[in-house]
Amino acid sequence: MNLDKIIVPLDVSSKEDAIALVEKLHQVTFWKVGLELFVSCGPEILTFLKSQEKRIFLDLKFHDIPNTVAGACRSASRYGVDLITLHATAGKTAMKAAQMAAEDGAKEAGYPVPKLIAITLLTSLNSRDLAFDLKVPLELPEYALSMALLAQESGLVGAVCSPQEVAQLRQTCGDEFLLVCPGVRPVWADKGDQQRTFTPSEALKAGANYLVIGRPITASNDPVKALERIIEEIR
Ligand SMILES: O=c1ccn([C@@H]2O[C@H](COP(=O)(O)O)[C@@H](O)[C@H]2O)c(=O)[nH]1
Repeated sequence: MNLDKIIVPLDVSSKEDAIALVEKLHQVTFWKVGLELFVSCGPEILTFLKSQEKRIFLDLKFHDIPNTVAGACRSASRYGVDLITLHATAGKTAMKAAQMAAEDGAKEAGYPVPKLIAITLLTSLNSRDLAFDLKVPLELPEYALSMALLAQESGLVGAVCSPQEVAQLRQTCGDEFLLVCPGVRPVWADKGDQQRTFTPSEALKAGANYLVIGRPITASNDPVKALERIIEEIR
């Protein structure tokens, strides 16, 4: 039950390393394929994960003009993936076009329509980055919420947010809105480049549907033990 809520990113640079990780953590049912692996080995990794009956989160964070984002979502939907990310800052027209294109792509390939979820604000950014580097004149929680609402108004079913904002997004966007949270760190794990973190149990209590937990598991000397420790802590 708790394992179903954990998505593990395959942040490795080769298909061989990815397969080795999937085999080592055979109990994990939901895997995330991001930029590093997809740029390195392309859709072959998706075919492998499908052959293992794993669920797939294709996290390529599309961000471009509407026609291009829609084309990318149409193509991605032909692989039978479960979740796809795009940036909310691509805008309403792009998100609406992406949703329609994903429906077309999945239909053409005979797969269920993947869930399109919008990046609100990367979990590696903090309030200072938002105000001083990105020059956004809103408080960080208000900005994250406004991006989630924009995604919802555009017809997307969910968003990616930091666990620190999840309670507010859950309250405003409702129970049906899918909230996927990276930036999750057990107390014993390094934060690395993640700035807005909660522990796994805090994130779930706040209302996250799924937790994306990578390096605390995959960079550990014993990934199986690290995963078991996290599941035990959530319990
Ligand atoms: O805002 C975001 C969006 C996506 N990610 C991705 O999640 C994982 C997190 O990995 P960790 O090793 O647990 O930090 C990674 O693949 C990111 O690309 C994110 O961190 N923040």
